Amino acid sequence: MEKTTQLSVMGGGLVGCLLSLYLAKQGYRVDVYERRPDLRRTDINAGKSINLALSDRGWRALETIGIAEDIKKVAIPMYRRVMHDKNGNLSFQPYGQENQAIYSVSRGGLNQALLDLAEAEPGISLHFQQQVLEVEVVTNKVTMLDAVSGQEHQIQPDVIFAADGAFSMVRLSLQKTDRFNYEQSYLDYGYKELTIPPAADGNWQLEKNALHIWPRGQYMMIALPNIDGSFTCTLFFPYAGEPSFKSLQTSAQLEAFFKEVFPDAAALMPDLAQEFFENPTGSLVTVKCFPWSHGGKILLLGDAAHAIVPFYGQGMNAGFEDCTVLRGLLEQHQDDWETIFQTFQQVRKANTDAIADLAVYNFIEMRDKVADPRFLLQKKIEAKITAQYPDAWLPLYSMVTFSPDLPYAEALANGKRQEEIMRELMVHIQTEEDYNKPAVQQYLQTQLA
Ligand SMILES: Cc1cc2nc3c(=O)[nH]c(=O)nc-3n(C[C@H](O)[C@H](O)[C@H](O)COP(=O)(O)OP(=O)(O)OC[C@H]3O[C@@H](n4cnc5c(N)ncnc54)[C@H](O)[C@@H]3O)c2cc1C
Ligand SMILES: NC(=O)C1=CN([C@@H]2O[C@H](COP(=O)(O)OP(=O)(O)OC[C@H]3O[C@@H](n4cnc5c(N)ncnc54)[C@H](OP(=O)(O)O)[C@@H]3O)[C@@H](O)[C@H]2O)C=CC1
Ligand SMILES: Nc1ccccc1C(=O)C[C@H](N)C(=O)O
Repeated sequence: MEKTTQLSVMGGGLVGCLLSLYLAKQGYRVDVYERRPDLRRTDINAGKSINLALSDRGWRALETIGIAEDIKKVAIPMYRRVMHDKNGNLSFQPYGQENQAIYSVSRGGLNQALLDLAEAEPGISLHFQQQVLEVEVVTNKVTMLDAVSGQEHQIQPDVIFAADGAFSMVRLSLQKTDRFNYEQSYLDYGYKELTIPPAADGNWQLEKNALHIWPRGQYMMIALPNIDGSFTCTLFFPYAGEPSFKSLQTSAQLEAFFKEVFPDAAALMPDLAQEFFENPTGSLVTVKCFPWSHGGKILLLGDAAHAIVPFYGQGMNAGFEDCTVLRGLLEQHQDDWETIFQTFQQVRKANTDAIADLAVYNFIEMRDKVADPRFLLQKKIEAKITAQYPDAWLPLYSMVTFSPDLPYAEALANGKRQEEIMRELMVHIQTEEDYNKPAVQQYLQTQLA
């Protein structure tokens, strides 16, 4: 039965679209307001990040709206990290068990698929080029800017869902309310997207089914495959110092630098200088805030509630998981928005704080640790422990990435406990064979059996 409550979702990005589908399937009428033009009908980039790593939490959400199979057809499984050293030598680290992968998907493609589904849903109306300017939280009056006419107008939905991203305007309005906690922290690093085009025969110029990393201690470059045979590379680089975005000012400086530190990649980047100097430099921010709801009439979710740095490849996955949790609460509590929102934020906050912290940590792992042979040895030892004690040990990466039912906060807590055991164990281990040493086996037995 169609319900009369008027719901508005601010932001027609990844989370806003998915959420609107969940709401419509519960019988609500939903208006989605998106600041950008319809990306299916305009030649605009969906955003600065071209592709995204989709993993189990995200897949779970997509399965419930029946598009997981279609998306999988255009997603590229990445089974392992491939590390490139300064001489072009490669080393490898599998992400999980055989057949476990994270998937490279096009942000624009996924957003378009979700918009198509939303448009086909009778309960959903999509409004493009409508930008939220401000929300009057006492009355729920929203001031919108119509980008086509340049006119401001007001709407007054019963309930507002804010999925308007890391720089949410709805959140900005909530910041002015009493006892709203807010913190944001920027890294001293920015990111720049670059391209490795397909080979002349259309094929991928690096191993296709992998996420490539050029770890260089204080900075790094990564590359994820696209279905057209290209790779999107992202350079995570300091804003200032030596080397930095500031220190590389000319094409000659840039090319000399890339040839020295990323020689194998540089040889595959014909448009390096043009892209480097023309593409924007993105900033990297963590936003934590609370409460996420106001009077049972406004709810923040996705990046608007918890923007995290991209290094775990979990921001969208966490936003999709928000929708999964909210969907369960909608079924349980029907129109009782106050209860739904209170429960949602209580359940989610500790988990999104945990993935925010894990994401910052994963930068250090990716830019530095993966270049250390002892770190790679430790990962091999961990795989052996999992094989021997499958019920007592799962690597942290697998708990985050391949365990869609395990809350992030539990993954973090388990990971910390395992890290302590691992530290003690590695004192006795120099090679893979040392895993069978009696001291190692006895220690594991006391800790895990
Ligand atoms: C470089 C980079 C790489 C990333 N890689 C990954 C990855 O591999 N895996 C992963 O899971 N996550 C990744 N993320 C994170 C991911 O992009 C975000 O977590 C995800 O996009 C959040 O979705 P969202 O719908 O909440 O916000 P968004 O995708 O930002 O959508 C918000 C929407 O709201 C619209 N909007 C904004 N302001 C207004 C307004 N005032 N009025 C109306 N509409 C508005 C925007 O135009 C946009 O369409 C990455 C992020 C970055 C920056
Ligand atoms: N956690 C993080 O570090 C980051 C996360 N993201 C997330 O990635 C996704 C895609 O990003 P994308 O589509 O490229 O979005 P953009 O980075 O292009 O930004 C979208 C909106 O945020 C504004 N904005 C961008 N940077 C800043 C800033 N430093 N301070 C204040 N406002 C800013 C933009 O304003 P204007 O158009 O006027 O420039 C625009 O309104 C989104 O989910 C976003 O939430 C994006 C960047 C960083
Ligand atoms: N998508 C990303 C975007 C930026 C930085 C990292 C990622 C990752 O996915 C990293 C991957 N999870 C890893 O741990 O190797």
